[in-house]
Amino acid sequence: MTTLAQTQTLLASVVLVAAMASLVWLAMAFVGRLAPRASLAMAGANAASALGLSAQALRGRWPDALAYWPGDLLSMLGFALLGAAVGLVTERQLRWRVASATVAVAGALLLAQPYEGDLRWQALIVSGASAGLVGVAALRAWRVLRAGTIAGRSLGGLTLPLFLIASLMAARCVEAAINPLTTTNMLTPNAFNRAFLWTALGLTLLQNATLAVLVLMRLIARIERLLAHDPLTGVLNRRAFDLALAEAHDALHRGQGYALVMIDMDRFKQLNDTLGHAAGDAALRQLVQGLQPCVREVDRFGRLGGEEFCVLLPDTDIAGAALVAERMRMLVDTTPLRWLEQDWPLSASFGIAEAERSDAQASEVLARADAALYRAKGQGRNVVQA
Ligand SMILES: Nc1nc2c(ncn2[C@@H]2O[C@H](COP(=O)(O)OP(=O)(O)OP(=O)(O)O)[C@@H](O)[C@H]2O)c(=O)[nH]1
Repeated sequence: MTTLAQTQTLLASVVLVAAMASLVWLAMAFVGRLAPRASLAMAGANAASALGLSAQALRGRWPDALAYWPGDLLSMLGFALLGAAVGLVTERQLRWRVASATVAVAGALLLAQPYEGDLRWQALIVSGASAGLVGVAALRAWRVLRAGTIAGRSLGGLTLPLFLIASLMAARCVEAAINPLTTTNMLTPNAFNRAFLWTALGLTLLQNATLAVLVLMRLIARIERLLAHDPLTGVLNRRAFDLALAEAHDALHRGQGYALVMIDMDRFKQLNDTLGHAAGDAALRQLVQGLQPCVREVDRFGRLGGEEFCVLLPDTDIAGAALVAERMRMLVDTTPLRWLEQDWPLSASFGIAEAERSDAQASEVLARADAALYRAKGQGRNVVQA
């Protein structure tokens, strides 16, 4: 047996949780400066749903002009903002056009219906639009997260609460069509409303926890990126390259070979001393950018230090590495550095080595590529040596 006091308490709890969550997200946006746009969208989503639900609870006590249409509009706005926050965290894009058009069309349809007697159409429009708004956002987020673009982990499961919210709203839509007189008012004491409000309470908590985890994952991803990459050129730093090399060497014992191309810019000190350190930095960035077309998705490009780089080529033998290195050498040689309206010729020397099964450690392969590079320098530079 469901009582009015029970549905009222449940609705008040959902409103309270949403209002508290709104304050926490505001603090995240302005004080913590954590994903500020997504945090603001979540603050707005929670505030709108708290206000929308409050308006529902006050129907009959507040003037109709405030409790009905604005309340329904706020509820839909809450779901639209939730979708926007999800997009901002997962895709880093504010997708607002479809969502605002949905809210505008649904709002206009609601205005066309008089809020009198049977509110079946209003309930259908609000819950249908809300289910669509969250469902589309959940689907988009799932596509991004299952590809593991955040921190390299598969986070597809994190979208489950969003799918549940969409399903809950769809269930309300169906129930409103079947039982219009009991479900159009959430406070009507019946089993469906009690289950709906309990689920809404759980999902409000879950949806905020999910977004908080997604923001955290984004931060972890950013920190991981900073830890693994060279800030000047954007390629892997020595630590990350050594890890990639160790992994490739483990795979060697499982039958997957690899080769290394070590690259060292020629007479770089002279460039630095003549044009300045900023020009040297620009030359390093140009070298890395210029060589990108020679590097496959599976290859690993790292900066070993100073003007020395190394490319790890999985499934490649010495002949393949020689081809790649020669293509790279020609590219560097034919692209001078443009600095203060003048061209400064660039070149680089290359040492290549193929991993052998007899190499106990990756450092042995690296040492052979280094020795080959040393020979290339000895031969007058701007050459490839094996
Ligand atoms: N601009 C800039 N210079 C760097 C950076 N890291 C190292 N260097 C400079 O790179 C130069 C390397 O000089 P050397 O090791 O003598 O090499 P090189 O002049 O290229 O001579 P060869 O390799 O024999 O052709 C030094 O002057 C370093 O200060 C950097 O991040 N930016």
